[in-house]
Amino acid sequence: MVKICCIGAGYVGGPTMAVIALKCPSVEVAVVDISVPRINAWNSDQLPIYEPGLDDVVKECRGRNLFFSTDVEKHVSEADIVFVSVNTPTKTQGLGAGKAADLTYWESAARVIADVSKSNKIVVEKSTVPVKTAEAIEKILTHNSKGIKFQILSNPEFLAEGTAIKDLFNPDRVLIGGRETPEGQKAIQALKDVYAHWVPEDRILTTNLWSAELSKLAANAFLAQRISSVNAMSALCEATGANISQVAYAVGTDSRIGPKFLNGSVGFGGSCFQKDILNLVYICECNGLPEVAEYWKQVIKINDYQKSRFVNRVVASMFNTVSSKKIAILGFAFKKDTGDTRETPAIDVCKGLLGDKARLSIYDPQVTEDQIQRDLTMKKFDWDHPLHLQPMSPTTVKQVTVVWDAYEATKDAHGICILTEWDEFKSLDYQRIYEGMQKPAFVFDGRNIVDAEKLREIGFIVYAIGKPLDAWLKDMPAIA
Ligand SMILES: NC(=O)c1ccc[n+]([C@@H]2O[C@H](COP(=O)([O-])OP(=O)(O)OC[C@H]3O[C@@H](n4cnc5c(N)ncnc54)[C@H](O)[C@@H]3O)[C@@H](O)[C@H]2O)c1
Ligand SMILES: O=c1ccn([C@@H]2O[C@H](COP(=O)(O)OP(=O)(O)O[C@H]3O[C@H](CO)[C@@H](O)[C@H](O)[C@H]3O)[C@@H](O)[C@H]2O)c(=O)[nH]1
Repeated sequence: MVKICCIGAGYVGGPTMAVIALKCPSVEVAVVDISVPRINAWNSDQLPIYEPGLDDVVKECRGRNLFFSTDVEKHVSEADIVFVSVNTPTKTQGLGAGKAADLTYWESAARVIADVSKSNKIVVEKSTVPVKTAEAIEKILTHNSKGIKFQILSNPEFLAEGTAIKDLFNPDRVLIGGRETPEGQKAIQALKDVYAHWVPEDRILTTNLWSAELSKLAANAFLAQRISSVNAMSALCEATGANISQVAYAVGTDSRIGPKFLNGSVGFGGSCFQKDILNLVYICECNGLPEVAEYWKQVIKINDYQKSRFVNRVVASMFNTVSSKKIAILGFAFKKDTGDTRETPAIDVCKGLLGDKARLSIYDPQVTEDQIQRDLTMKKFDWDHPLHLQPMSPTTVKQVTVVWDAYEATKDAHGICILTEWDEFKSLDYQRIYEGMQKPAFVFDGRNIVDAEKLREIGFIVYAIGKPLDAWLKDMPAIA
């Protein structure tokens, strides 16, 4: 029986290994982590992450051929294939701070593999890493002087949160990069055999190591660039009376461009896009390509601009001050169908409004008060470290309350900011909400999910990203 071990039981390691276990009953899969609470949660009824469909997959395999454990050494030493799916945060200190990937966790995982291995192994990079990481890892592994042979493969993950199980069941492609030697090709084939249990052969792409590593960064850069492109257009739409949904539709019907991933928004969030582009920018700079670095940096600059533009719209619309005004925040997760708040645009928007002394009442169906308070007090990039190494939240932001109901959040509020596209926000009773609010009552739709015309009929003043402006907003001072 092939034995797989995955180091890192997070958003990627957990779901990916659960699906491998489901689809390959003949393979034994152990997912290991240094975080005791995380492993305890994987072994309980309350899984550590919310992902549609995940519960069913885990329930079917756990205890059969899927195991979660903190005994990293035992499972690594027994495995034929070791996936490494640990955090690769942005460095906060020293060389490359604010841009380069921090490979501390990766390196410590590699050292454990080197130390405890007693047989040959295939080591698979699942984490998103800088190009050429495989070379560094190879050096750590082959310096063990025990005569054990390691083959390194790059097998980046392309799943998106909220649709992880769907993406894993039916991936656009699985990418495997390896050495162009007979041993490298043999290792590629061994990993291909695992995926071939459910992924059609023509969707399993094989490349050299560096192409696989770079393709992951490139794919995220292209995706994020689409959002920044559409968001840049949304600002121009507001200035000209064009409608971003109509423009995106017209542009996306060109088959060379395609209709997906063109939704104007308050900005992209999530643990990957910003981190991976910063990483790409750093790699370009290190390779003497400042123009290329500058090009990709612009994707992040537009994203930051979009978030601050949104805050400015809110403040400018409400007579240039939100001091002591209650603002309801509907949605805090970085997208719907996840409880993940890493780099969510809600953090920047909330911080911007708090900077103008607003009082915030936040509701998200999947995010806890503790998480929101931690996010609003945590330093940039601290979120991307293993849970037990993250700072606790000793101070709470007093102007913030977190409630478990959208009606409660909006009661007596002056304005509502919709920051996550949760389906339930589309069908709220906005008439009831309007009646309970201060007047004039504002809705700022950062996700373009409400029917602005209907809300205007009720009496709301509505701002929606990239849509023709309400007469009220047109008269407000110019914003940047
Ligand atoms: N989240 C996503 O949607 C996504 C998608 C594709 C790729 N990625 C990449 O996958 C990697 C993991 O991302 P994630 O979202 O799963 O992170 P995560 O923080 O959810 O999980 C990482 C886990 O690794 C554990 N860990 C760290 N060092 C360890 C060690 N030495 N030994 C054992 N366990 C260790 C941590 O405790 C943590 O539970 C990152 O490189 C990320 O960029 C993420
Ligand atoms: O048209 C769009 C599409 C997305 N978003 C936002 O972009 C962010 C990222 O969304 P999405 O890409 O769906 O989620 P992630 O889980 O961050 O997945 C991305 O990042 C992962 C980690 O690397 C990759 O594996 C995935 O392929 C890639 O889509 C979210 O804030 C979305 O709200 C928009 O604003 N407009």
